[in-house]
Amino acid sequence: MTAAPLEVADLSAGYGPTRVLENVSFSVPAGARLAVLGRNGMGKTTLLATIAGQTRRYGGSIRLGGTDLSSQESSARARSGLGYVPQARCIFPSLTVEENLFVGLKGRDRSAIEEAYQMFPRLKERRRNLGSQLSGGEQQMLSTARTILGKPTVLLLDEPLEGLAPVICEELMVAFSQLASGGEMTVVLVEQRIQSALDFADRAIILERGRIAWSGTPAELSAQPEVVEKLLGVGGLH
Ligand SMILES: Nc1ncnc2c1ncn2[C@@H]1O[C@H](COP(=O)(O)OP(=O)(O)OP(=O)(O)O)[C@@H](O)[C@H]1O
Repeated sequence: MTAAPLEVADLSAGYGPTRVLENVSFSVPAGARLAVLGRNGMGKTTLLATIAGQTRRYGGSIRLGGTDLSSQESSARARSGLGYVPQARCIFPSLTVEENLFVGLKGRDRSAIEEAYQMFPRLKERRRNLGSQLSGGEQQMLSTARTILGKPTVLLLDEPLEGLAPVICEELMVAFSQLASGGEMTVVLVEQRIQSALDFADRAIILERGRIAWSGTPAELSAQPEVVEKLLGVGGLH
């Protein structure tokens, strides 16, 4: 698989009658890494959920590798190459780690599970443990690994570091960088840990009440502390 570009144009979406996203447009070249930033409640999760086909879209389009996904069901989007790791870390608590990974194979040979273990050796150590017995970090690894086994060409990650210890965050960010550096995946990362997201990404957008209020490179954002303070509510980056 090679990474595919993601193009979002004039996207407006929400939940039932509640509009959250308004005319959001951006594109991510094949193999690039985009950080989506913003304070709580600004629409980051809604953006990823909309790309994945899990909200109500009012207008605009979503193209992956040139194919228009906008009217497809979420399962068809996944088959088209879209991988979505939601904030909720959806794993099956009563299945073992290995059984959870089988679910992600989607017809691939069982030997492909070794790819997941290479990426996250911790999962191999815990392969006979139930999902419910895993730590938050291990659940995140499992949730990510299961999605990766489907060989997505665009990967959406929603706050993967939430609630995790710094050492686990570092481990995850190294794994995400390895995934992105192979040129096999375009990655969109929503993250509250701004510095981790900027260290990872080559471009960033900031959402403010469902609209893109700023976009640029991590270096440009670091050089604009007034933007960081106004749109992200923090005193500066280091
Ligand atoms: N299922 C839903 N039904 C109605 N409104 C919702 C729903 N989910 C989110 N919202 C609203 O949509 C807006 C954007 O929420 P969203 O979760 O996308 O923001 P966010 O930037 O990801 O926030 P956070 O950083 O806290 O996760 C909020 O006002 C929220 O209350």
